[in-house]
Amino acid sequence: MLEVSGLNAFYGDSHILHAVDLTVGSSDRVSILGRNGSGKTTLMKSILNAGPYIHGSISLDHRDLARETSFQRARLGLSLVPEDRRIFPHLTVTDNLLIALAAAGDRAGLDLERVLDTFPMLGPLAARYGSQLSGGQQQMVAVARGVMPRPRFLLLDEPTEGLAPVIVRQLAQSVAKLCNEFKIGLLLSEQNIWFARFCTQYVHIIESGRIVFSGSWDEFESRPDVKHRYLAV
Ligand SMILES: Nc1ncnc2c1ncn2[C@@H]1O[C@H](COP(=O)(O)OP(=O)(O)OP(=O)(O)O)[C@@H](O)[C@H]1O
Repeated sequence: MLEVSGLNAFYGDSHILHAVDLTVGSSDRVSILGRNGSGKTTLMKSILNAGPYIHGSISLDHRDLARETSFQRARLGLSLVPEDRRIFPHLTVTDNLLIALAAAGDRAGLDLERVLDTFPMLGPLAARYGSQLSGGQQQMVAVARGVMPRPRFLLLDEPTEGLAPVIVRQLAQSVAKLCNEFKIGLLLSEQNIWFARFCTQYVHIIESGRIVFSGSWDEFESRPDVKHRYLAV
């Protein structure tokens, strides 16, 4: 279980997250929806100890992560796919994926062929360099790389940003399949409601660094006022 409790996050004097509580059970799939600047990326980075200064607690299976570096958190089973993808441009697609096995530590990672099978677009690109990929192809590589160490929890930060609708659909199928097949818990930050609904069971809305709604997708659908107020749709 991934548990965030009373999380406050800061960049210098700027107080960005305010008393955020959030739980993702093992194999659960949870979305964080919110407008630009609402704090989604800050939350993801806080969980990986990758930037913001924080107060509050973050634990994995009741183990407090306060003293763990980003690398140690990755070894313990947290995998962040950042918004800006960070594909290695001078490595091939295959090597971009294999290098992520280093994050698995003593755990067994996933088999390269099985991951490539889950992203049909990537097979034919396996020998191509990161610098030669389109934005959609890069995003597929970033997500595939994120699952290679077989994390306990995959954290996807706005994976659909800038992608064509056909790529968004393919990505949704791959993410849902991987999480189901390998029992990977998912924390997804998104603005694309269709994608979030396809991939997750539960949704939180974040606004100005505060969680303002939490519920199932049915509960979300029954609250058009919430959708209108916080997501402007
Ligand atoms: N490195 C930083 N230093 C100072 N302020 C920052 C920094 N990064 C983000 N912020 C501020 O923190 C707030 C939350 O930003 P964050 O990137 O977490 O939001 P977001 O919901 O992920 O937005 P987006 O959908 O645009 O990516 C914003 O007001 C942003 O300007």
